[in-house]
Amino acid sequence: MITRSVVVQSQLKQNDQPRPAGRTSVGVSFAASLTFEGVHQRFGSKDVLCGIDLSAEPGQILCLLGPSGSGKTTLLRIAAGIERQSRGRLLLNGEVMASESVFVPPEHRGVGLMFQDYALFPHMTLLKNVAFGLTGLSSSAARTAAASALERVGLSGRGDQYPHMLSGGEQQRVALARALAPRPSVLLMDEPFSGLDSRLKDTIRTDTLQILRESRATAIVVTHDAEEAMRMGDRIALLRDGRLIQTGTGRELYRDPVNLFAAGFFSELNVIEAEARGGRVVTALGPVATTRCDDGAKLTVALRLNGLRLGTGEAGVTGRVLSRRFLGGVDLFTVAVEGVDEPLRSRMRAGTVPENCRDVVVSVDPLAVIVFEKDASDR
Ligand SMILES: Nc1ncnc2c1ncn2[C@@H]1O[C@H](COP(=O)(O)OP(=O)(O)OP(=O)(O)O)[C@@H](O)[C@H]1O
Repeated sequence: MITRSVVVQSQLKQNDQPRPAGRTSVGVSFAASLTFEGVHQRFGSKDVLCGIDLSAEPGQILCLLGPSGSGKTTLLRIAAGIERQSRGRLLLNGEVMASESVFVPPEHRGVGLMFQDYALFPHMTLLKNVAFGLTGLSSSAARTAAASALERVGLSGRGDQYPHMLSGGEQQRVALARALAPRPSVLLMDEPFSGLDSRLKDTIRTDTLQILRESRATAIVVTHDAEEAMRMGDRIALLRDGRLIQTGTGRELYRDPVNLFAAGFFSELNVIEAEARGGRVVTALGPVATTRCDDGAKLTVALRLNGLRLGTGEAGVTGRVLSRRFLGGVDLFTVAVEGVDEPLRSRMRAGTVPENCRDVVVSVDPLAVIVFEKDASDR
C-alpha cells in the first residue's frame, strides 16, 4: 500500500485549458504508453522486483495483480517517480523517465496518483482538495476545472463541503476527481476500492471505469482481487515475489494459466495427482482429459470447484460427504474420495444434492480441468 506522504501533481499540457463551466466532462487526457524495461528493485539484500518488462498502451487499463508483497505498489511508485529503480528503464510515450542516467521528477511526468486511503486534506473544502494539483492554472481557472471535475463524478454543488461530511464512496469519488482534474496522461491507482464495503464497491467500480474510459487516460490499477482485475483491466499483469508470472486478458489468464499459482489466483481449486495413460489423464476420479504426454508421465490436475459435480445416479466414483454449507446460490461441499489424499471441495447449485445425502457420485466437468506437467506446475 502506498503511504500518503507524497501527492503527485500532474503537469498540465500547454493546450489543456479548463473547459467552460457547465460542461460535464473532466476533460480528455492525452493518453500515453507506459513501459517498464527490465526493471529491477533491490531493498537492502532483498530483490523486490526482478527484471519486469511490461507495457500499458495508450488509453488502456492495466491491472497489476498479485498477493501481498509481490511488488505491485513498488512498481507503481517507480512509475510515479516516488521510488527510483535499481536497474532498468521507465518510459512514457517512448521518452525515458527513469534510467541509470535520467530521472524525471514526479511533478514533471504528467502522471496522476490516487491513494488507497484517498489522502484528502481534512481542513480543505472538496473544491480546494480537487484544485490542489492544478498549480499551472490561475486560481479562478483552477476552481472552474475543479468544479467540472466534481460534477463529472456526480458531486456537483458539493464543493463547499468538507471530506468528513462525505461517505466513503463519495470520498473515493473526490479522490478520483482530484486525480483526473489535471488530465494526467497516465493515472496510477493503488487499491482504489479497498476501503469500500462490497455493495458500494460494485457501483463505485463501475462508475470509475466509465469515468476512466471517458477521460481516455491510460490507467494502472493495483489490486489483489482477481475478479476486480477481470472486471476493470483490459490487460492483467500477474506478479509473484517480484516476478511477472503472466500477462494477458482476464479470459486468457483464467482459461490458460501458465502454472498452478496463476490458476489458483483466478479460481479456487482442488489439486490432485494424475498420470498419462493411453493418451488420457488418469486420476482417482477416472480419466479427466486427453494428453499428448508419454505413458507414465506424472501430471498435476487442477479442478475448479464448480466443475466437480456431485449427484446420485450419474457415472462417476463414489464419495462420502464430509460437510455441507449453504452459501445462498450454491452449496459448498467437502467430499472424501478413495485414492485422493485430501477431501475435495465442490460448489453445487443450491438444492441440487438432496439434503442428508451421505454418499454421492462424483464426476468432473472437462471444462473445469487444467492439466500441468508435474515439474512445470509451479514454475
Ligand atoms: N522502502 C522499502 N524498504 C524495504 N523493503 C520494502 C520497501 N518497500 C517495499 N518493501 C518490500 O518490498 C516487497 C514488495 O512490497 P510492495 O508494497 O511493493 O508489495 P505489494 O504487492 O504492493 O503488497 P501489498 O498488496 O501488501 O501492498 C515487500 O516485501 C515489502 O516489505
